[in-house]
Amino acid sequence: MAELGHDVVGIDVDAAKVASLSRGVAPFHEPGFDELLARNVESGRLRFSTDFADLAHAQVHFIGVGTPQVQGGYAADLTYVNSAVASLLPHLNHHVDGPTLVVGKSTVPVGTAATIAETIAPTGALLVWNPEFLREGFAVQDTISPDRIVYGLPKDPESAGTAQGVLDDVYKQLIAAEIPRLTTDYATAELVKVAANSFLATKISFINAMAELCEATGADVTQLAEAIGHDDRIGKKFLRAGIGFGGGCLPKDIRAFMARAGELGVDQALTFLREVDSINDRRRDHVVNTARDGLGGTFEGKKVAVLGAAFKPDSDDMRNSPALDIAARISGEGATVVITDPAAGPKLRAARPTTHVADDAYTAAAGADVVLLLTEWKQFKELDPTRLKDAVNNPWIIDGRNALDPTTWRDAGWTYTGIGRP
Ligand SMILES: NC(=O)C1=CN([C@@H]2O[C@H](COP(=O)(O)OP(=O)(O)OC[C@H]3O[C@@H](n4cnc5c(N)ncnc54)[C@H](O)[C@@H]3O)[C@@H](O)[C@H]2O)C=CC1
Ligand SMILES: O=C(O)[C@H]1O[C@H](OP(=O)(O)OP(=O)(O)OC[C@H]2O[C@@H](n3ccc(=O)[nH]c3=O)[C@H](O)[C@@H]2O)[C@H](O)[C@@H](O)[C@@H]1O
Repeated sequence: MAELGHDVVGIDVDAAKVASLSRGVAPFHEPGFDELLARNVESGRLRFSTDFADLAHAQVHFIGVGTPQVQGGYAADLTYVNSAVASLLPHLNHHVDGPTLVVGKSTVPVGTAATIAETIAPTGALLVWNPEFLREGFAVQDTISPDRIVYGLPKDPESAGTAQGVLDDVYKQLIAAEIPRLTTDYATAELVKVAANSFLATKISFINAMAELCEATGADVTQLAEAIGHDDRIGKKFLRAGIGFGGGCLPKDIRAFMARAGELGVDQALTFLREVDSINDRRRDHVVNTARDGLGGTFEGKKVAVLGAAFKPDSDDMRNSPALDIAARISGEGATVVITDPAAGPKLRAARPTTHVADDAYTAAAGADVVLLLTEWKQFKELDPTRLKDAVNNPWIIDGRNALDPTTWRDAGWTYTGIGRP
């Protein structure tokens, strides 16, 4: 937003994050982000604070706080959203030229926006629900050049027109660049977001289900994905079979969507998402079982190298990471597990001092009985199989992301096991 020329204050209750951001240091990994942050902090267009009073004179208030899964259930925890709205309330009627807008970006159960709109109504501020579609690691690119923008607007046409005008002004460069902008009611905008993530999760589980069939028949899921992907109606993207989806969003969003459908009495509409979730879990089991079987039925006394801790490359996010889950299960069964990850490694070491974290793949693989590639970082795709072979006890690699060329690795003397590949 600052890069688009706006005067921006970022508020967070986490003082350490605010301090770090104020120094121009991002508390997460995104290629190229630190430079952009530092440039805008230096220019004075971007400030950070823990004090809601610092946004009293802002005209537009974006809410992007977390909506994690509730402890012990599937539903979304709205504590943080409700608390942010409560903290905002006393500052909403201070504004200056023109109407004040609250803009919801967090991913929420359908119906949340209507409740927030009622809460803020006495202040005169208007609510727009403007779901966020960015991918971690590409947050800036996806913000400046999104596929589309969606505004969930108030029912009353006059309020809707006013709110749309203010937000159009915020996004004026994007609108000038002819990025599609769709206007809907609140419920549709909320549903667009969870529908999009559910579709993406379904695509991944679909191809992982095909991987199960390929494993049973000796077929190759990477060729299958390429062949079906040539059909434009299917498309090639999001058909990479592997250990499945993780992260802070897809898993919790499909579960919260199922929980909300249940509350609305239409749980049957989304029972397929339960299957999407199970297929996803089964891929993790598959890797653990394959490794155990290949090591003679037990992990006891074995050494396992795990390449990758983040839920995907170009991110240091380890929330619901398939890689970490697999590593933890194998370690729980008695193996010595050494993990390496170019961005998440230092965070993992700090958060879990008892976990063995190595600086690079060659060190992690020293003496390993099996190497598991679980996050397809560029650094791992470019590993030298001959050098890695010298480090290990047994040259066996399970490529949980189908990221390597099987022939190259086999030619270098490795036993190569992919996902859904012969
Ligand atoms: N991470 C992503 O790529 C995307 C996330 N989303 C959605 O955006 C929301 C946020 O996601 P993340 O950034 O991943 O979560 P996060 O948990 O990484 O960050 C949320 C931030 O909100 C702060 N916070 C909590 N309560 C607060 C309060 N009352 N006032 C001010 N700050 C508060 C937390 O300290 C934290 O820094 C979620 O609803 C998520 O589903 C949507 C699209 C992409
Ligand atoms: O709501 C959100 O938070 C975001 O969730 C995802 O973004 P993100 O979680 O950053 O990551 P993705 O690139 O979508 O990957 C998600 C997971 O799926 C896995 N994946 C992805 C693609 C694929 O073909 N196969 C596959 O297993 C990745 O390894 C990763 O674990 C969506 O892509 C974003 O559009 C959305 O805004």
